[in-house]
Amino acid sequence: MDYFNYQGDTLFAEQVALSEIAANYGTPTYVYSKATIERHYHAFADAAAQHPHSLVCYAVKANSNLAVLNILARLGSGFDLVSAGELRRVIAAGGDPAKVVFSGVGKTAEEMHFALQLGIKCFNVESVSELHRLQEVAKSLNKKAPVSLRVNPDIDAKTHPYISTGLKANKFGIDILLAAEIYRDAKQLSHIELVGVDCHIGSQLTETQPFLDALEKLLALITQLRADGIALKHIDIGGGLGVTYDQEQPPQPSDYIKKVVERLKDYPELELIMEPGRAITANAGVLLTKVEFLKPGQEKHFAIVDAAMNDLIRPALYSAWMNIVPVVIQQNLTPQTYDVVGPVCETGDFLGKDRLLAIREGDLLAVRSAGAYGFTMSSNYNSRPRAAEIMVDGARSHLIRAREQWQDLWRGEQLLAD
Ligand SMILES: Cc1ncc(COP(=O)(O)O)c(C=O)c1O
Ligand SMILES: N[C@@H](CCCC[NH3+])C(=O)O
Repeated sequence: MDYFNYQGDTLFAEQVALSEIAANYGTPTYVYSKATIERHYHAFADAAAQHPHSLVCYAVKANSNLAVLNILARLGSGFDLVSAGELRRVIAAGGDPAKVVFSGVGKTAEEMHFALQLGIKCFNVESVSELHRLQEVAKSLNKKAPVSLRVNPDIDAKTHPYISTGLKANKFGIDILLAAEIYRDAKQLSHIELVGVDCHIGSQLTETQPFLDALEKLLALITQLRADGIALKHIDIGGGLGVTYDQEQPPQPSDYIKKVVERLKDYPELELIMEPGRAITANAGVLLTKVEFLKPGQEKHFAIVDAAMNDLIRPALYSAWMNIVPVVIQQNLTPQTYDVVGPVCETGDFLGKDRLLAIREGDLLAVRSAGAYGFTMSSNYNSRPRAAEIMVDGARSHLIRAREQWQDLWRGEQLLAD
């Protein structure tokens, strides 16, 4: 079931017409569906609940708007994060630090200090140097830091090379072949408590097998560690489940998690942690944009819209294909093929290429599946204020982030004194 549906000729988010949102809040604007976020969270959490202990830790980087985090926190979600900024967002949104896992290859001492004081669930440690820094910070606070090593299982996630993270050639995690020895050394550290093991092999995976292969490697490590007297409490399988942008047919979250739970039957004492990001928010959002100009050309026709690569960088960065649909279907227009491009001064500033659309200047378009890695990756390039964000809940729409004002563009900047 899709909460973004046409009613008559008009595209709705739940029970609100996107044309009404554009009229009320302007464009470009991100629009999210609360019911979709909730449904996707439940798909993971309910399937995982078949295991004795489990926790969904939503990956904050996918969409970190406070309202999004608050919806998830109310459902009982934990959070996977990669910076003190994300941790502060989680706290501001009412999230529970005891359900936070902290990933990332470059945690600063200040970030460790802040997270330790808050009492987070664990640090997903990605290198030996990080482990030693954490030991020092924990010692200075007279606390024990809960640690899960993020291992790199050297598995091909079969996704875009820029978003593959579990290969030896990637910067992430600790080589799984070295992990047992590092756990043994870590056990000697006075202010480290070994609580788990973690991996995250990439994003937008459309097959279950690489996840299951990684799971096997993690379980083998857990067994080996047990023999060494190190009993871990949890296994964190990361995020990475793909969504449908075009023709992809990724596994349903419930089917994927069911397989994991099945495999963990012999490990009832292990808590199962998941870190889904995209699978929860991508298809819960669209980017609403207006056609400014139609520009015919010899080789190409361009639809120049008011959203650009600074608002949604995925097409420019990964050549990602995202569906672009009219908000109001124009029955009487002949469709034409357009490159849908923004006003930014870069050739790479496109949202979609060669799209068959029946549109006029002034019409609205919706870029689908933009709820994850959309707003969070946006910037002010070309001094463009960042878009507004709206949450639809049934028949109501709520402004959850105001469009940036002109002054926001130079906040914190100073002229030189004479
Ligand atoms: C450590 C970690 N966990 C979870 C995620 C979430 O990934 P996804 O949005 O693909 O589920 C990411 C991003 O890829 C990540 O780096
Ligand atoms: N930002 C990427 C995914 C990377 C995930 C971060 N580890 C995307 O839009 O597809």
